Amino acid sequence: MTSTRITVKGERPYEVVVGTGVLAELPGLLGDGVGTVAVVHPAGLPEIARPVCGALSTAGHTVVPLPVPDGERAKSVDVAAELWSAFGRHGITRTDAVVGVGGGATTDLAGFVAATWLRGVKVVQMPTTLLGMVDAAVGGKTGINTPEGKNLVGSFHPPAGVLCDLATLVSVPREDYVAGLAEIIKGGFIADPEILLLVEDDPEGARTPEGRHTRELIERKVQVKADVVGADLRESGVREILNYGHTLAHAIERVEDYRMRHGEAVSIGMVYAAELSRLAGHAPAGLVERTRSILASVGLPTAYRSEVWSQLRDHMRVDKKNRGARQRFVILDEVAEVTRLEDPSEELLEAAFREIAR
Ligand SMILES: NC(=O)c1ccc[n+]([C@@H]2O[C@H](COP(=O)([O-])OP(=O)(O)OC[C@H]3O[C@@H](n4cnc5c(N)ncnc54)[C@H](O)[C@@H]3O)[C@@H](O)[C@H]2O)c1
Ligand SMILES: O=C(O)C(=O)C[C@@H](O)[C@H](O)[C@H](O)COP(=O)(O)O
Ligand SMILES: [Zn+2]
Repeated sequence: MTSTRITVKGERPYEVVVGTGVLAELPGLLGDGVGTVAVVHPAGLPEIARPVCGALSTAGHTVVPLPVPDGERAKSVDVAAELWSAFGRHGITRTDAVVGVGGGATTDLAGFVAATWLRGVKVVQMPTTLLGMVDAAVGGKTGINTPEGKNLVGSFHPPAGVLCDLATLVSVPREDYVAGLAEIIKGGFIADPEILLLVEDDPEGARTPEGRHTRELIERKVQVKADVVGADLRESGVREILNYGHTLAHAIERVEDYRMRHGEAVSIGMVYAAELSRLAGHAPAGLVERTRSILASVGLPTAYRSEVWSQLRDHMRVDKKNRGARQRFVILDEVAEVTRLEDPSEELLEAAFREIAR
């Protein structure tokens, strides 16, 4: 099947290329005039980085492979500092580039060091997980965690291109693959109802790279993200809708010390946001039911430990959507009808949590 190209508009438009066996597209996405390429990849996945380094070498680039810790452990200031040192040692200049190869954690880190080195060098993202392809690697939000919370340090730094080679998905562990479905389903609730219908039509298939609707699901979610970030890169308005479910999700990840997958936390966070939407008088009960049932149908969690509410509440206070002491939530009136809940009462926030607590 041929590759699909989805354009992300904005100051510097770029393409997200989706297809199988599309590595040959990498030099084209990097563009002319690039010398050395630093390839940031998880240390545990050399087999994924090797062909990328080979393709870059063949295209005439000097290649610097830079292995980083696996998954979320890569998103720390210590790892970022190690990469800055490596960039210095290898003499990375503004005519050089970074390629991030791996899951969303790796592309978040690679994007962040590219954004900050010399105040910004070119980055091409090569996501190798479902979540990376449909969300993390698209849109230019880069970042690392601090002890105080998730993604608290970062920058908006759009990539020069995103290459999604669907062949890489076959080795992704099933739990990590399914976690990516949470962000696809999020795209259905905030913008594209067809996504929900496709998952509901074949939930078992949605759990695998070989599913009947897999490619359409990926392309539809990339399109949702491209439309939103093309209109509002810096999250001054509409981009906030991509944060649906994330206020509680990030607090859960912090409480779990990042041992729960991001997509799993987003799944629970979406049920919470749906309950909040209902209890605030916005969404009908049917929307909450549909949220629970579609997430459960693909094997995602929909409830969370009841005893940690006060810890979660503390972490929710550092959410980026807050304005001073005013907490703000992305909620729904209906599928694809997104609004905001400003400064909800403590009682309302806790009542919604009781609905998802186990
Ligand atoms: N920047 C954004 O807009 C944005 C959007 C959504 C999520 N995120 C971030 O993305 C991260 C989650 O991404 P994720 O779900 O990809 O998790 P991840 O990066 O931790 O990857 C999950 C696991 O899969 C492994 N892996 C990656 N590719 C593989 C492959 N092809 N075969 C086998 N194993 C492979 C990884 O090494 C890791 O162990 C979180 O840090 C989240 O905050 C960022
Ligand atoms: O791209 C965005 O904007 C998003 O909010 C997408 C989210 O899925 C993603 O997890 C993002 O990293 C969260 O951003 P944050 O600013 O809340 O840290
Ligand atoms: Zn997310």
